[in-house]
Amino acid sequence: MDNMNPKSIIVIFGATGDLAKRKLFPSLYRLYEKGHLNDQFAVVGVARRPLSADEFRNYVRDSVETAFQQKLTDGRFTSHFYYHPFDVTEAESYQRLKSLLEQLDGTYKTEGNRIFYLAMAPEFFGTVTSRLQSEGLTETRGFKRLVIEKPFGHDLASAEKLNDEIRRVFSEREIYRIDHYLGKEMVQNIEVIRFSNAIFEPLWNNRFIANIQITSSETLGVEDRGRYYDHSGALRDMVQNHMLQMVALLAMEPPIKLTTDDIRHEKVKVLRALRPIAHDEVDRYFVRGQYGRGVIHGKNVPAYREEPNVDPDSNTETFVAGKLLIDNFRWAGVPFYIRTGKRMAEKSTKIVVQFKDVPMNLYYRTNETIAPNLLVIHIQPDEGITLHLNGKKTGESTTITAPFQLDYCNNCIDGINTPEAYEKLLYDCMRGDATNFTHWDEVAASWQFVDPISEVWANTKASDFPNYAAGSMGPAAADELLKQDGFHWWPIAHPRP
Ligand SMILES: NC(=O)C1=CN([C@@H]2O[C@H](COP(=O)(O)OP(=O)(O)OC[C@H]3O[C@@H](n4cnc5c(N)ncnc54)[C@H](OP(=O)(O)O)[C@@H]3O)[C@@H](O)[C@H]2O)C=CC1
Ligand SMILES: O=C1O[C@H](COP(=O)(O)O)[C@@H](O)[C@H](O)[C@H]1O
Repeated sequence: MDNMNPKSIIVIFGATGDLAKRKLFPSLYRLYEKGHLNDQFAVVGVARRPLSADEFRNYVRDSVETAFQQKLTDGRFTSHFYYHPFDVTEAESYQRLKSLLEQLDGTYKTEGNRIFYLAMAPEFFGTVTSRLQSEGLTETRGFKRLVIEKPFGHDLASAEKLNDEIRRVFSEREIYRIDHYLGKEMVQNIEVIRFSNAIFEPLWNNRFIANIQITSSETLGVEDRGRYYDHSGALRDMVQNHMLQMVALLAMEPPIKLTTDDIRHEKVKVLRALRPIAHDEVDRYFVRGQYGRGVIHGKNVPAYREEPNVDPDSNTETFVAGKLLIDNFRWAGVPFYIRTGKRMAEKSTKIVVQFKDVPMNLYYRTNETIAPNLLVIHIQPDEGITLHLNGKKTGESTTITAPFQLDYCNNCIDGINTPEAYEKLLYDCMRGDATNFTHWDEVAASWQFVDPISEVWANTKASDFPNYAAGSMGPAAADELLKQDGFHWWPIAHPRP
C-alpha cells in the first residue's frame, strides 16, 4: 500500500544555498499545502553561517513567498524548520546534530525515519556520508535515505570513487541520485505515451522511425555559476545526465512491470547499447560550441568568456550537438540527435520523433514532397504532444495535400498546475519510490559514453570559439551534422498562440 503521508526528518546540508532556496523549500511548501506532509515531519537545515532558528524560518518563509508571490498567513509550515550551523568537515558538530534529530524524532513522531539531502558542493559528499556513519547518525530504527545532487562525479573514475564512498554507508536502495529531468511531468509521460497507446508502440522501431531529435535549449547564460560551469561544460552538465536519460526513456524496451528495478534495468540496457565514440571519431559525431556576444529578448548579452569567474580564454563548451546510435535490434540505423546549449534563441525542451516517409507518394507533385509524420513531445515550457499528419487540402483536388496537427496541451487545461520536478522527487523519496532517480549502473554507463568525448575536447583547443552568437540556435556545424544524413533540425518554437 502506497504511503501517501510519509513521516520523516529531512536534513538539508547546504540549506542556505541557491538550490534549497529556489527549489527545495518551495517544493516542500507545495507538498505541505496539498496535504502530502502531515504534521509528522521536520526539516533541519545545515550550513556554516550563524543563523538562529527564527532567522532560518524567516529565510524559508522568504523563499516560499518569493517563489509563489504570496504571503504566508501563519507560521504553521515554517514551525517545522530547525537550523544547525556547522562546518561539515568538523567531526564534533555531528554529535550535536544527532541529539537534535533524536529530540525531533520524539517531538514529531517520525519513527526514526531520516532523509539526508546533500545540497552542497560535491567535494563534500564523501566527507558528509562517512561522518554520518562514524558519528552514529545513520543508526536509526527507521529508514535512512541519502539524496545526492548532481554532478555525480566528473568522469567515470571520480564517479566510481564517490560511489564507493557513499556505498560504504548507504545501500544502493537507500541512495536517491537526483536528475531533476526525471521529475518533469512530460519526461515521465514519455513512457506512458509509448506504452499505453496501441498506435505508437508497433511503429516505435527502425522500420518506421527515421530519426529522433532531442533539443534542450536555454536562453540563460552561466549566471553566477561560472566557477562550476567552466570546469564542467555542457557535455557534463546536461548530456551525461538529462539528455541521456531522455534517450534511455525513448529507446528502452517495455519493462516487464512498472517497478523501479524493471524500469531501471531497461534503461541501463539502452545506455550500454550506445555505440561508443572512439577518440578519432568525436568530430564526426559531436559538435561543440561556445557563445559569443549577442542579443537575447532584445537585450545585449556578453560572451561566455566575459562572464564572471570564467577563464577569458576558456575552452569550455556551452553547446553540444551529437549523433548517437543504439546498437540493438530495435534501433540499428536510427540516429538519435541531441542538442543542448546556453544562450540560445529559445528556452525549450522538445523531442521530435520523425517517422519514415510513406513507401510510395501518390500525391507527389513536381518539386513537392509530402511532409513526414512527426510526433513532438513538448517537455517545457509548454507541455503536451503534437502529431503532425497530412490530409487533403480543403477545397482542392484530392491530389493536393496539406499538413495539419493534432495537438494536446497538458498545461493549458484549466486548474492543472503541474508540480515542480523537485516537488515530485522529494515526495517520491519520502515514499521510498526510487524509480525516477538514477541507479549507479546508469550513471556509470553514461560516463563511459561521455568520457572519450570530453577527453578529446579537453586536449584540443577549439580554435573557432566563440562559434555561435548568443540568441542563435548554435554553430552551423550542428546543422551540418544532420544535413549529411539528409535531415534537418525541426523548429523548436511551438506554434500555439
Ligand atoms: N542551484 C541550482 O540550480 C542547482 C544546483 N545543483 C547542485 O546542488 C548543489 C548545491 O548547489 P547550490 O545550492 O547552487 O550551491 P550554493 O553554493 O548556493 O550553496 C552551497 C551551500 O553549502 C553550504 N556550505 C558550503 N560549505 C560548507 C561547509 N564546509 N559546511 C557546511 N555548509 C557549507 C553553504 O552555506 P554557508 O556558506 O552558509 O556555509 C550553502 O548553504 C550542488 O551540488 C549543485 O551542483 C544541481 C542542479 C541545479
Ligand atoms: O541541471 C541543470 O539543468 C539546468 C536546466 O534545467 P531546466 O529544468 O531549466 O531545463 C541548467 O541550467 C543547469 O546548467 C544544469 O546544471
